Amino acid sequence: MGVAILSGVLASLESKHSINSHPQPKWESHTPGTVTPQTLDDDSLPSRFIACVSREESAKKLGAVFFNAGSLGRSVEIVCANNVQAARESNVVILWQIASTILSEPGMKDALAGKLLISILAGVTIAQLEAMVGPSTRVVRAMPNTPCKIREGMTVVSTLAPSDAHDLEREIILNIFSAIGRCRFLEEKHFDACTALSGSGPAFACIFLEAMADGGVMMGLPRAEALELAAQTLQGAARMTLQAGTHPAQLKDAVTTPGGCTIAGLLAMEDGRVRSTIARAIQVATERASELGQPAKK
Ligand SMILES: NC(=O)C1=CN([C@@H]2O[C@H](COP(=O)(O)OP(=O)(O)OC[C@H]3O[C@@H](n4cnc5c(N)ncnc54)[C@H](OP(=O)(O)O)[C@@H]3O)[C@@H](O)[C@H]2O)C=CC1
Ligand SMILES: O=C(O)[C@@H]1CCC=N1
Repeated sequence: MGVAILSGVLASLESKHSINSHPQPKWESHTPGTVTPQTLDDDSLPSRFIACVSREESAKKLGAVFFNAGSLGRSVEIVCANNVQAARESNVVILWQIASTILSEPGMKDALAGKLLISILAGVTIAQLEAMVGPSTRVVRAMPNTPCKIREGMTVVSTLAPSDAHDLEREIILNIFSAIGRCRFLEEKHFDACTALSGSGPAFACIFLEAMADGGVMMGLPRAEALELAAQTLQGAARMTLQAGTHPAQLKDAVTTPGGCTIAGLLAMEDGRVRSTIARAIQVATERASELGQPAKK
Protein backbone atom coordinates (compact mmCIF):
# COMPACT_ATOMS: atom_id res chain seq x y z
CA MET A 1 0.00 0.00 0.00
CA GLY A 2 2.89 2.35 0.75
CA VAL A 3 4.22 1.82 -2.77
CA ALA A 4 0.77 2.65 -4.18
CA ILE A 5 0.60 5.91 -2.19
CA LEU A 6 4.11 7.10 -3.04
CA SER A 7 3.79 6.04 -6.69
CA GLY A 8 0.54 8.00 -6.94
CA VAL A 9 2.00 11.10 -5.31
CA LEU A 10 4.96 11.04 -7.71
CA ALA A 11 2.63 10.40 -10.67
CA SER A 12 0.63 13.49 -9.67
CA LEU A 13 3.82 15.54 -10.00
CA GLU A 14 4.57 13.95 -13.36
CA SER A 15 1.14 14.92 -14.66
CA LYS A 16 1.58 18.41 -13.23
CA HIS A 17 4.81 18.79 -15.17
CA SER A 18 3.21 17.48 -18.38
CA ILE A 19 0.11 19.74 -18.24
CA ASN A 20 1.98 22.92 -17.37
CA SER A 21 1.43 24.29 -20.85
CA HIS A 22 -2.36 23.60 -20.64
CA PRO A 23 -3.35 24.90 -17.20
CA GLN A 24 -6.58 23.44 -15.80
CA PRO A 25 -8.79 24.74 -13.00
CA LYS A 26 -6.90 24.38 -9.77
CA TRP A 27 -9.58 23.06 -7.48
CA GLU A 28 -12.48 20.66 -7.82
CA SER A 29 -14.97 20.46 -4.95
CA HIS A 30 -16.14 16.97 -4.14
CA THR A 31 -16.38 16.71 -0.40
CA PRO A 32 -18.32 19.29 1.57
CA GLY A 33 -15.79 21.63 3.09
CA THR A 34 -12.79 20.24 1.22
CA VAL A 35 -11.12 20.81 -2.09
CA THR A 36 -9.12 18.63 -4.42
CA PRO A 37 -6.14 20.02 -6.27
CA GLN A 38 -6.43 19.41 -10.01
CA THR A 39 -2.94 20.64 -10.60
CA LEU A 40 -0.42 20.87 -7.83
CA ASP A 41 1.97 23.59 -6.88
CA ASP A 42 5.48 22.31 -6.50
CA ASP A 43 5.42 23.21 -2.82
CA SER A 44 2.06 21.60 -2.00
CA LEU A 45 3.67 18.18 -1.64
CA PRO A 46 6.73 17.22 0.42
CA SER A 47 10.10 17.43 -1.32
CA ARG A 48 11.64 14.50 0.51
CA PHE A 49 10.18 11.04 1.12
CA ILE A 50 11.66 8.26 3.25
CA ALA A 51 10.27 4.77 2.67
CA CYS A 52 10.93 2.27 5.47
CA VAL A 53 11.17 -1.49 4.99
CA SER A 54 12.50 -4.30 7.15
CA ARG A 55 14.33 -6.44 4.55
CA GLU A 56 17.25 -5.62 2.21
CA GLU A 57 15.47 -7.45 -0.57
CA SER A 58 12.48 -5.06 -0.31
CA ALA A 59 14.84 -2.06 -0.15
CA LYS A 60 16.42 -3.11 -3.46
CA LYS A 61 13.02 -3.57 -5.09
CA LEU A 62 11.80 -0.14 -3.92
CA GLY A 63 15.04 1.49 -5.04
CA ALA A 64 14.27 0.25 -8.56
CA VAL A 65 10.63 1.43 -8.39
CA PHE A 66 11.46 4.98 -7.27
CA PHE A 67 14.77 5.58 -9.06
CA ASN A 68 13.18 8.33 -11.17
CA ALA A 69 11.96 10.62 -8.36
CA GLY A 70 14.93 13.00 -8.81
CA SER A 71 13.68 14.05 -12.23
CA LEU A 72 10.49 15.34 -10.53
CA GLY A 73 12.46 17.42 -8.05
CA ARG A 74 11.81 14.95 -5.23
CA SER A 75 14.05 12.61 -3.30
CA VAL A 76 12.98 9.14 -2.23
CA GLU A 77 15.27 7.44 0.25
CA ILE A 78 14.77 3.79 1.09
CA VAL A 79 15.64 3.02 4.69
CA CYS A 80 16.00 -0.56 5.88
CA ALA A 81 15.41 -1.45 9.55
CA ASN A 82 15.92 2.07 10.86
CA ASN A 83 12.43 3.40 11.48
CA VAL A 84 13.41 5.68 14.38
CA GLN A 85 15.99 7.61 12.37
CA ALA A 86 13.52 7.96 9.51
CA ALA A 87 10.82 9.25 11.89
CA ARG A 88 13.29 11.70 13.42
CA GLU A 89 14.00 13.20 10.00
CA SER A 90 10.31 13.47 9.03
CA ASN A 91 7.55 15.96 9.72
CA VAL A 92 4.72 13.62 8.76
CA VAL A 93 4.88 9.87 9.34
CA ILE A 94 2.58 7.37 7.61
CA LEU A 95 2.39 4.12 9.56
CA TRP A 96 1.41 0.93 7.73
CA GLN A 97 2.87 -1.95 9.67
CA ILE A 98 2.60 -3.48 13.12
CA ALA A 99 1.93 -0.48 15.31
CA SER A 100 2.89 -2.19 18.55
CA THR A 101 6.33 -3.23 17.26
CA ILE A 102 7.28 -0.08 15.39
CA LEU A 103 5.89 2.44 17.88
CA SER A 104 7.63 0.73 20.78
CA GLU A 105 11.08 0.84 19.16
CA PRO A 106 13.51 2.65 21.53
CA GLY A 107 13.53 6.38 20.75
CA MET A 108 10.37 6.27 18.60
CA LYS A 109 8.22 8.23 21.06
CA ASP A 110 10.72 11.11 21.02
CA ALA A 111 11.16 10.89 17.26
CA LEU A 112 7.41 11.35 16.81
CA ALA A 113 7.00 14.17 19.33
CA GLY A 114 5.14 17.16 17.86
CA LYS A 115 4.57 15.36 14.55
CA LEU A 116 1.59 14.19 12.54
CA LEU A 117 1.21 10.39 12.54
CA ILE A 118 -1.15 9.06 9.87
CA SER A 119 -2.00 5.41 10.44
CA ILE A 120 -3.38 3.34 7.57
CA LEU A 121 -3.52 0.21 9.73
CA ALA A 122 -6.83 -1.60 9.46
CA GLY A 123 -8.64 -2.08 12.76
CA VAL A 124 -6.17 -0.22 15.01
CA THR A 125 -8.00 2.61 16.75
CA ILE A 126 -6.81 6.15 17.42
CA ALA A 127 -7.09 5.45 21.16
CA GLN A 128 -4.79 2.42 20.81
CA LEU A 129 -2.27 4.43 18.80
CA GLU A 130 -2.40 7.40 21.18
CA ALA A 131 -1.58 5.07 24.06
CA MET A 132 1.64 4.08 22.22
CA VAL A 133 2.90 7.60 21.39
CA GLY A 134 3.50 10.71 23.47
CA PRO A 135 0.79 13.34 24.05
CA SER A 136 2.31 15.81 21.58
CA THR A 137 1.98 13.43 18.61
CA ARG A 138 -1.14 14.12 16.59
CA VAL A 139 -2.70 10.83 15.46
CA VAL A 140 -5.16 10.47 12.58
CA ARG A 141 -6.35 7.40 10.72
CA ALA A 142 -6.54 7.10 6.95
CA MET A 143 -7.92 4.25 4.87
CA PRO A 144 -6.61 4.45 1.30
CA ASN A 145 -6.90 1.81 -1.42
CA THR A 146 -4.61 0.39 -4.11
CA PRO A 147 -5.95 2.52 -7.03
CA CYS A 148 -4.04 5.38 -5.31
CA LYS A 149 -1.18 4.04 -7.41
CA ILE A 150 -2.84 5.38 -10.58
CA ARG A 151 -4.37 8.42 -8.83
CA GLU A 152 -7.84 6.88 -8.75
CA GLY A 153 -7.75 6.07 -5.06
CA MET A 154 -10.40 6.55 -2.41
CA THR A 155 -9.04 7.60 0.95
CA VAL A 156 -11.12 8.14 4.05
CA VAL A 157 -9.49 10.16 6.84
CA SER A 158 -10.72 10.42 10.42
CA THR A 159 -12.30 13.79 11.15
CA LEU A 160 -10.28 16.55 12.80
CA ALA A 161 -12.03 18.96 15.13
CA PRO A 162 -11.77 22.54 13.78
CA SER A 163 -8.82 24.53 15.14
CA ASP A 164 -5.93 26.50 13.69
CA ALA A 165 -3.46 23.66 14.22
CA HIS A 166 -5.84 21.24 12.55
CA ASP A 167 -6.21 23.50 9.51
CA LEU A 168 -2.56 22.92 8.64
CA GLU A 169 -2.87 19.16 9.26
CA ARG A 170 -5.99 19.07 7.13
CA GLU A 171 -4.15 20.79 4.30
CA ILE A 172 -1.21 18.40 4.55
CA ILE A 173 -3.56 15.39 4.51
CA LEU A 174 -5.55 16.74 1.56
CA ASN A 175 -2.42 17.60 -0.38
CA ILE A 176 -1.18 14.03 -0.05
CA PHE A 177 -4.38 12.03 -0.48
CA SER A 178 -6.25 14.28 -2.92
CA ALA A 179 -3.22 14.12 -5.18
CA ILE A 180 -3.86 10.40 -5.57
CA GLY A 181 -7.65 10.27 -5.84
CA ARG A 182 -10.61 11.28 -3.75
CA CYS A 183 -10.22 12.07 -0.09
CA ARG A 184 -13.10 12.27 2.36
CA PHE A 185 -13.23 12.90 6.10
CA LEU A 186 -15.47 10.60 8.14
CA GLU A 187 -15.84 9.83 11.83
CA GLU A 188 -13.63 7.05 13.13
CA LYS A 189 -16.65 4.91 14.02
CA HIS A 190 -17.12 4.27 10.27
CA PHE A 191 -13.58 3.08 9.65
CA ASP A 192 -14.18 -0.68 9.68
CA ALA A 193 -16.95 -0.30 7.09
CA CYS A 194 -14.70 1.96 4.98
CA THR A 195 -11.89 -0.59 5.28
CA ALA A 196 -14.22 -3.25 3.87
CA LEU A 197 -15.93 -1.11 1.24
CA SER A 198 -13.15 0.96 -0.29
CA GLY A 199 -10.00 -0.59 1.27
CA SER A 200 -10.84 -4.18 0.32
CA GLY A 201 -13.26 -3.05 -2.42
CA PRO A 202 -10.81 -3.29 -5.35
CA ALA A 203 -10.56 -7.05 -4.67
CA PHE A 204 -14.35 -7.43 -4.65
CA ALA A 205 -14.71 -5.35 -7.81
CA CYS A 206 -12.09 -7.53 -9.50
CA ILE A 207 -14.12 -10.67 -8.78
CA PHE A 208 -17.06 -9.06 -10.57
CA LEU A 209 -14.77 -7.88 -13.37
CA GLU A 210 -13.29 -11.35 -13.87
CA ALA A 211 -16.71 -12.98 -13.78
CA MET A 212 -18.04 -10.64 -16.48
CA ALA A 213 -15.01 -11.34 -18.64
CA ASP A 214 -15.41 -15.11 -18.05
CA GLY A 215 -18.99 -14.85 -19.29
CA GLY A 216 -17.74 -13.18 -22.47
CA VAL A 217 -15.09 -15.88 -22.91
CA MET A 218 -17.76 -18.54 -22.41
CA MET A 219 -19.63 -16.99 -25.31
CA GLY A 220 -16.56 -17.03 -27.55
CA LEU A 221 -14.91 -13.63 -26.99
CA PRO A 222 -11.10 -13.62 -26.87
CA ARG A 223 -9.89 -13.22 -23.25
CA ALA A 224 -8.08 -9.90 -23.72
CA GLU A 225 -11.03 -8.22 -25.41
CA ALA A 226 -13.49 -9.66 -22.89
CA LEU A 227 -11.43 -8.14 -20.08
CA GLU A 228 -11.18 -4.78 -21.85
CA LEU A 229 -14.94 -4.64 -22.44
CA ALA A 230 -15.72 -5.61 -18.85
CA ALA A 231 -13.24 -3.15 -17.30
CA GLN A 232 -14.23 -0.16 -19.44
CA THR A 233 -17.93 -0.93 -18.86
CA LEU A 234 -17.47 -0.99 -15.09
CA GLN A 235 -15.38 2.17 -15.23
CA GLY A 236 -18.01 3.93 -17.39
CA ALA A 237 -20.89 2.94 -15.10
CA ALA A 238 -18.93 4.00 -12.00
CA ARG A 239 -17.99 7.35 -13.56
CA MET A 240 -21.60 8.05 -14.54
CA THR A 241 -22.57 7.54 -10.91
CA LEU A 242 -19.73 9.67 -9.56
CA GLN A 243 -19.49 12.46 -12.12
CA ALA A 244 -23.09 12.83 -13.25
CA GLY A 245 -24.54 11.89 -9.86
CA THR A 246 -26.84 9.38 -11.51
CA HIS A 247 -28.27 6.74 -9.16
CA PRO A 248 -27.23 3.18 -10.15
CA ALA A 249 -30.90 2.13 -10.31
CA GLN A 250 -31.55 4.83 -12.93
CA LEU A 251 -28.52 3.71 -14.94
CA LYS A 252 -29.73 0.11 -14.78
CA ASP A 253 -33.24 1.03 -15.87
CA ALA A 254 -31.93 3.11 -18.77
CA VAL A 255 -30.11 0.06 -20.18
CA THR A 256 -33.04 -2.28 -19.71
CA THR A 257 -35.22 -2.52 -22.84
CA PRO A 258 -38.63 -4.11 -22.14
CA GLY A 259 -38.50 -7.79 -23.09
CA GLY A 260 -34.80 -7.38 -23.97
CA CYS A 261 -31.60 -9.16 -23.09
CA THR A 262 -30.62 -6.92 -20.13
CA ILE A 263 -33.68 -7.86 -18.08
CA ALA A 264 -33.00 -11.52 -18.89
CA GLY A 265 -29.48 -11.17 -17.50
CA LEU A 266 -30.63 -9.14 -14.49
CA LEU A 267 -33.15 -11.79 -13.48
CA ALA A 268 -30.45 -14.48 -13.71
CA MET A 269 -28.32 -12.34 -11.37
CA GLU A 270 -31.18 -11.94 -8.91
CA ASP A 271 -31.71 -15.74 -8.98
CA GLY A 272 -28.07 -16.03 -7.94
CA ARG A 273 -28.63 -13.60 -5.03
CA VAL A 274 -25.80 -11.44 -6.29
CA ARG A 275 -26.89 -8.33 -4.36
CA SER A 276 -27.11 -9.96 -0.96
CA THR A 277 -23.91 -11.93 -1.59
CA ILE A 278 -21.97 -8.73 -2.37
CA ALA A 279 -23.54 -6.75 0.48
CA ARG A 280 -22.85 -9.61 2.93
CA ALA A 281 -19.23 -9.69 1.77
CA ILE A 282 -18.91 -6.06 2.89
CA GLN A 283 -20.60 -6.95 6.19
CA VAL A 284 -18.26 -9.89 6.87
CA ALA A 285 -15.17 -7.90 5.81
CA THR A 286 -16.24 -5.06 8.14
CA GLU A 287 -16.55 -7.50 11.03
CA ARG A 288 -13.13 -8.94 10.24
CA ALA A 289 -11.61 -5.44 9.92
CA SER A 290 -12.79 -4.64 13.44
CA GLU A 291 -10.82 -7.64 14.73
CA LEU A 292 -7.54 -6.85 12.96
CA GLY A 293 -6.12 -4.43 15.50
CA GLN A 294 -7.31 -6.43 18.50
CA PRO A 295 -4.54 -8.83 19.57
CA ALA A 296 -6.90 -11.43 21.07
CA LYS A 297 -8.76 -11.86 17.78
CA LYS A 298 -5.97 -11.17 15.27
N1 LIG B 1 -3.32 -3.58 0.72
C1 LIG B 1 -4.29 -2.69 0.75
O1 LIG B 1 -5.04 -2.50 -0.22
C2 LIG B 1 -4.48 -1.83 1.97
C3 LIG B 1 -3.75 -2.05 3.13
N2 LIG B 1 -3.95 -1.27 4.22
C4 LIG B 1 -3.18 -1.50 5.44
O2 LIG B 1 -1.81 -1.29 5.11
C5 LIG B 1 -1.01 -2.14 5.90
C6 LIG B 1 -0.02 -2.85 5.01
O3 LIG B 1 -0.70 -3.67 4.10
P1 LIG B 1 -0.01 -4.12 2.74
O4 LIG B 1 0.62 -2.95 2.06
O5 LIG B 1 -1.03 -4.90 2.01
O6 LIG B 1 1.17 -5.07 3.30
P2 LIG B 1 2.53 -5.54 2.61
O7 LIG B 1 2.92 -6.75 3.36
O8 LIG B 1 2.35 -5.60 1.12
O9 LIG B 1 3.59 -4.35 2.87
C7 LIG B 1 4.08 -4.11 4.15
C8 LIG B 1 5.32 -3.21 4.07
O10 LIG B 1 5.74 -2.87 5.39
C9 LIG B 1 7.15 -3.13 5.53
N3 LIG B 1 7.44 -3.53 6.92
C10 LIG B 1 6.98 -4.61 7.58
N4 LIG B 1 7.48 -4.64 8.83
C11 LIG B 1 8.27 -3.55 8.96
C12 LIG B 1 9.06 -3.01 10.00
N5 LIG B 1 9.11 -3.59 11.20
N6 LIG B 1 9.76 -1.88 9.77
C13 LIG B 1 9.69 -1.26 8.56
N7 LIG B 1 8.97 -1.71 7.54
C14 LIG B 1 8.24 -2.84 7.73
C15 LIG B 1 7.40 -4.26 4.57
O11 LIG B 1 8.76 -4.29 4.22
P3 LIG B 1 9.55 -5.70 4.18
O12 LIG B 1 9.01 -6.39 2.95
O13 LIG B 1 10.96 -5.30 4.04
O14 LIG B 1 9.22 -6.41 5.45
C16 LIG B 1 6.49 -3.88 3.38
O15 LIG B 1 7.15 -2.95 2.56
C17 LIG B 1 -1.93 -3.07 6.66
O16 LIG B 1 -2.02 -2.58 7.97
C18 LIG B 1 -3.26 -2.94 5.96
O17 LIG B 1 -4.32 -3.08 6.86
C19 LIG B 1 -4.82 -0.22 4.21
C20 LIG B 1 -5.54 0.06 3.10
C21 LIG B 1 -5.50 -0.76 1.92
O1 LIG C 1 -6.98 -7.13 3.57
C1 LIG C 1 -6.69 -6.30 4.43
O2 LIG C 1 -6.76 -6.60 5.63
C2 LIG C 1 -6.26 -4.91 4.04
C3 LIG C 1 -7.12 -3.84 4.65
C4 LIG C 1 -7.89 -3.25 3.51
C5 LIG C 1 -7.30 -3.84 2.34
N1 LIG C 1 -6.38 -4.71 2.63
